Formats: sequence, C-alpha cells, structure tokens
Amino acid sequence: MNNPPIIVIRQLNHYFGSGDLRKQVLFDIDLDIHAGEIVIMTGPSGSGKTTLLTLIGGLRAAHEGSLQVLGQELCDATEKILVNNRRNNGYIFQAHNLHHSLTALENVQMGLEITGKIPKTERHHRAAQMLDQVGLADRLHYYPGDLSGGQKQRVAIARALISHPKMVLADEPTAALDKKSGRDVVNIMQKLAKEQGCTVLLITHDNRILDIADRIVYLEDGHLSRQPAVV
Ligand SMILES: Nc1ncnc2c1ncn2[C@@H]1O[C@H](COP(=O)(O)OP(=O)(O)OP(=O)(O)O)[C@@H](O)[C@H]1O
Repeated sequence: MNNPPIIVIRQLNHYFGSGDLRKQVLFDIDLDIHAGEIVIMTGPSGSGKTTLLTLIGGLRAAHEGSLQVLGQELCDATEKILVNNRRNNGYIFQAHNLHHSLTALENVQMGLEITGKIPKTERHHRAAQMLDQVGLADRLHYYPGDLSGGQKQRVAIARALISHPKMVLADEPTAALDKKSGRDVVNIMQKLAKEQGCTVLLITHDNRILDIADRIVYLEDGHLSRQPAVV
C-alpha cells in the first residue's frame, strides 16, 4: 500500500472504570490504516471493537499510548480537537440513528449541515443525487418509519458519505439486515468509498461481507492481530 497512513496507532491502551473496578479493555494496540483502504475489524463480542472505533472517531478520549488521525494526536487531546476530528468522519451504525421526524432527503442533508454554509438548494440537490446513488431516488420524501431496514441503512450511508469524508466508521452496519439487503448495503458502501477515495473502518460479525475488505484485522480480549483474509 503506497498511500500514507491516515490512522497511526501505537501502544494504545484503554481502561474503563476506576479504582478496584478499573478494567483494561485494549492492550498495546498497534495499527496503521492507509488512505482509501477498507479495513474490517472482527472478533468476539466484548473484545473491544466498538471501544477502539469510538477512540479513532474521537467519540471518546484516549489517554494512554498514541493515536494519530490525519496527523492529529488524539491521545489526551482537548475536546475542541476531538470535535474537529469528528467533523472529518462519516458514521454508520447498526441502529442507523436517523431522525424519525425527517424525510430521507432531510436526513441526508443533515450530513452537509455540519460542514458549513452550503446554500439550501445546493444541499437539496446533492442529497437527492446521493440518494439516487444508493438506489433511493423514488424514496426521497419517505420517513424512516416507512422504509425497510436495508433502505434505512442506505439512507445512513448517503448521509455519511455526502460530505465526502476522509474516513467512514461503521459499526455492524448489516447486523439488522437480511442476507440480500446486507450485501446490497456493503456493495454500495464499497463502491462509493472507492469512488471518493474514502477510508473505511468497519466492524462486523457478518462473515458474508468479509470479501469487501482490503484487509481484515482481528481483535480478541483487547489484543489486535492480523488474520489471514477469509474470502
Ligand atoms: N462505557 C463502558 N463502561 C464500562 N465498560 C465498558 C464500557 N463500554 C464497553 N465496556 C466494556 O469493554 C469491553 C469491550 O466492549 P466493546 O463494546 O468495545 O466490545 P465489542 O468487541 O465491540 O463487543 P460487541 O461485538 O458485543 O459489540 C466489554 O467488556 C464491555 O463490557
């Protein structure tokens, strides 16, 4: 991989709780992720995957070791730095976190509002285009409650990618979906990410989607290892 790493993690440890209840959940994590790579992180339940993803996303603070994202050290970083880092990322979660009182189009436009002053008509146009790219051109004005699980997840992908983020973090994006919808969702994510040169870090237990990864890393009991690609 010739691209420079955009995530560089060295000897990262993480703990929850304090005093007698303090529990270490990540141990000496070393990981480089390169620009444009699609990396899948897998491993047993409770092994620390979501914790690591949220640290990389700046959604929680890292305190021990080094965690650099786009050249910015996030370990012991200020809240302001963490917030700035979050703005570079798109997030896709299992529960897809859509606003239920907003239409698909309005939900996707929300992905642009954080990036600054884009005129309303332009936001509308880009959101409609993005929904077209995920195959939902005929569902622009539907509310999430009237969409299937796979369609909701496609809205979430459109929202995550509309601002052309450098990095997308996805936690179990296919967990609630049937085989075909799950496959469709990851195919769309892979295609758009490759078109945009976006880096993707995706957590999954779903063996059926491992083949979209450029690389698979495996976390067990807080320890990271490389696993031969199972494709
Ligand atoms: N906020 C928290 N406070 C205390 N402990 C936590 C917290 N969040 C997670 N943990 C613990 O940290 C460990 C790792 O959890 P994490 O959610 O990162 O695992 P995971 O690999 O993502 O699991 P799953 O695949 O089930 O989602 C678990 O033992 C969990 O109980």
